[in-house]
Amino acid sequence: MGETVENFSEWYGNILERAEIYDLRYPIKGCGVYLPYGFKIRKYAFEIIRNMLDETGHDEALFPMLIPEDLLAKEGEHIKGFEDEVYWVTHGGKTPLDVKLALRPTSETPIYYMMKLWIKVHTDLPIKVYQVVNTFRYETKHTRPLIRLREIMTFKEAHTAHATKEDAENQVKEAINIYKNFFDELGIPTIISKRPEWDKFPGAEYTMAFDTIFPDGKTMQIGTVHNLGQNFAKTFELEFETADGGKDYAYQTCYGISDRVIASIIALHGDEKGLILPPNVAPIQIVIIPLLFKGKEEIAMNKAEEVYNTLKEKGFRVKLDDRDIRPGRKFNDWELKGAPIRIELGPRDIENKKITLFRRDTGEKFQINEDDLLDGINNTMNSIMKTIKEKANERVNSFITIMDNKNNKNNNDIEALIDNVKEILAEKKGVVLIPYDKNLYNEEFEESIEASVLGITKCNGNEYIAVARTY
Ligand SMILES: Nc1ncnc2c1ncn2[C@@H]1O[C@H](COS(=O)(=O)NC(=O)[C@@H](N)CS)[C@@H](O)[C@H]1O
Repeated sequence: MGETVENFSEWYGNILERAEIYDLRYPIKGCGVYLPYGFKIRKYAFEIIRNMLDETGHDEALFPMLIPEDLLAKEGEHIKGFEDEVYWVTHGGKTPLDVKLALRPTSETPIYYMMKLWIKVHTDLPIKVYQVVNTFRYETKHTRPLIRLREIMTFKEAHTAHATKEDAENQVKEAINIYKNFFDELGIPTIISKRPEWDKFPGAEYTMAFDTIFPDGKTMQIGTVHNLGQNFAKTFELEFETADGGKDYAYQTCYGISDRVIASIIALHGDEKGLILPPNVAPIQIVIIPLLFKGKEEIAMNKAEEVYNTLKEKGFRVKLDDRDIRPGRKFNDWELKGAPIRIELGPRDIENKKITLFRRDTGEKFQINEDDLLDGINNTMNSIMKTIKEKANERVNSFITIMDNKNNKNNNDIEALIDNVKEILAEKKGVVLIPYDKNLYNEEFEESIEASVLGITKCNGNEYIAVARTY
């Protein structure tokens, strides 16, 4: 796959179309269409996060998309952060609306307005709700399919309210764990950092961010966890009676992911032939291709149907590709679409009670005994997931440069450090970890390196300032 910027973004745009994932020809910039194959990848990926949230005491709910202007503007920091990105609805038909309505850029304000009606006493807490909806942000930077959208079509936002500061802190830890497990399930390596004061979520006390590194060496923010403190609770008067009969404002958190999760699966695991999908999100996990030799078509088709039924019965997402085209065409199609396993069935194999498997991730082709079909498939699936993770970790780690304390003397000679960092970001790209030094942790330094300060990250027990070129 293209390792440099132009090949990567060309490869990425190309694959969305060729693998029939997404059609960006919709007549509004920053808006696009999930095609059925892409929609299934999205469905399976977000089933994983839904299950993780449901199993940790979250409840899925659904809030209106329209937000009255005065409600959106209630929390000063929040509206300041979003005022340039909000889409407004001003008319109902021909009738001008007396109150402008915002298309939700995110849902703190509608949700916390409702929480005020739900929270009276400490036993009403914690509340842990989430929704998977479309949100709207008038992005002025370069829009990109599934990466920087104006209609964010898969915005999973969780919002929580707690009786104590400690409970909210623990919720941030739980959310970070959930995202770690989620991205691990998808084989997406991430760097977790605490965003700098000047780049936190509008209205939050602090923001913890998950970044991954794309094949072009640029980082992509693919998830964020915000500790909102009592900022919104005070603005929305989320006041409750405490256990000891006093009064306090709720302590809140919120955490979000979006379509960038889908973009990351595509970008991190693909190769020049196309997608390489982790089995847990692959729309088709196993494709069966009967090799039809003259006069022996019957044998291959019958065995193919038998194998298909066995696998279907076991709950695999399996397809029998009986199209009347050359096997080689079928091989290419399914390698492009990233089906993890291909089964080839020819008369000779059938006679010898053998089955030929092909792994999309490594390109290995090997035979198993027909009687070992299910074990063979399960073992291969597990091995594929392991290999996909290892390869993605290798790729991402190759983009990380840790400047050791030797460079620390450079920290004092800031000019030399800046030149060093700029050179690494230009040549090797990726993320540079600079031993934490409070003199560097500011916007001037960020400007001088002509890149972004992702934040403070921990590595081998030390604190580093992580810097990178970002999407
Ligand atoms: N324009 C966009 N297109 C696609 N994904 C986006 C866009 N803007 C943000 N995201 C993704 O959405 C995640 C959450 O957005 S956010 O602004 O950081 N956080 C919130 O909105 C909070 N309410 C958490 S729910 C980000 O981490 C990023 O991965």
